[in-house]
Amino acid sequence: MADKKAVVVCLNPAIDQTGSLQKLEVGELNRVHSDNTIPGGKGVNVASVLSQIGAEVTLTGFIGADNAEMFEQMFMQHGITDEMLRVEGSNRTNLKLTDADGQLTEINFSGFTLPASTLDKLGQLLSGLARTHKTFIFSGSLPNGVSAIRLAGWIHFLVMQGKTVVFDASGDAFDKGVKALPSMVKPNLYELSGWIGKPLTSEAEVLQHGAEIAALGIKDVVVSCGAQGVLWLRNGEWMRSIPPEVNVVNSVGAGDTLVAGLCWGKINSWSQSKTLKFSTALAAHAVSEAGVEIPEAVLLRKLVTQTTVKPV
Ligand SMILES: O=P(O)(O)OC[C@H]1O[C@](O)(CO)[C@@H](O)[C@@H]1O
Repeated sequence: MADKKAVVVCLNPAIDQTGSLQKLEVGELNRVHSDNTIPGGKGVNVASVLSQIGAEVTLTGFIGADNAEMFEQMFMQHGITDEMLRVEGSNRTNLKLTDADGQLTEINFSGFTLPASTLDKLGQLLSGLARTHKTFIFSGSLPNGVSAIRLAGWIHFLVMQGKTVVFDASGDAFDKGVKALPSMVKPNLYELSGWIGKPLTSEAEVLQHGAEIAALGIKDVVVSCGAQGVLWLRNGEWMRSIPPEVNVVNSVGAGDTLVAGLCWGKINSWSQSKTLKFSTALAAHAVSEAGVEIPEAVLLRKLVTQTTVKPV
């Protein structure tokens, strides 16, 4: 019986405030016609999806004590074990603006500032969790006070103990984190282009730079390419998935849903193609609704059937 346990590390949760408007006019007054506010942040979303699929999820990291209730309710609803360290202050609110053409504009804030003493506490917590868990997922940006080097240190510590570490971040955090050699990384095109320091102009470039990441010593490099699907490099071979066409409502959290699906495949020791199909279908569904609720079984099966996977 596979061990269904996973630890998700979210260092910088966010409340996602989404507003829908006809057209975003930069520099003008914009009025939204509908809105919603939900608990989010990359690790929080991954934990939510993983627990809905059936994993036993422990969520750790940091959470601002002043507005933690919305998160706590969601953790309870999904049966997530809450090992988040409470820190002084509020979690950030990130703005997501969607327009009538389905275009998404995101404004992500930097989050709370952590004192150095809290970082040591997380290190101790991770080392305790490493005694009972083998799968760890680090997802999302760093709040003020957490250096990318510190993040890389946590990843390195777990890798050295033979843990499976899945890693999804951007900028300096991604750059330093990949050097700690996690088992799997999942940049999107924007993050990959940030890593190489220039725009990506063709798929050949995506494949080339993805291979450079793998050459550092990373077993699985997954690049999410939005509606174009997902590319996954393992053992020198690229595989591609093409998602079914869906009605785009809100793509916030789709990448996190993909990460959760990939982890679920790892937890269950599924083949690469089964994992890719499943996680792509799950992410396609996430795009078709606000939030990261998974579809009911019949719809999920349909989306999986409509997703194609083939070698590149
Ligand atoms: O930690 P970052 O990179 O600022 O991203 C946080 C944002 O990403 C999301 O997790 C979606 O991927 C949102 O819920 C959140 O607002």
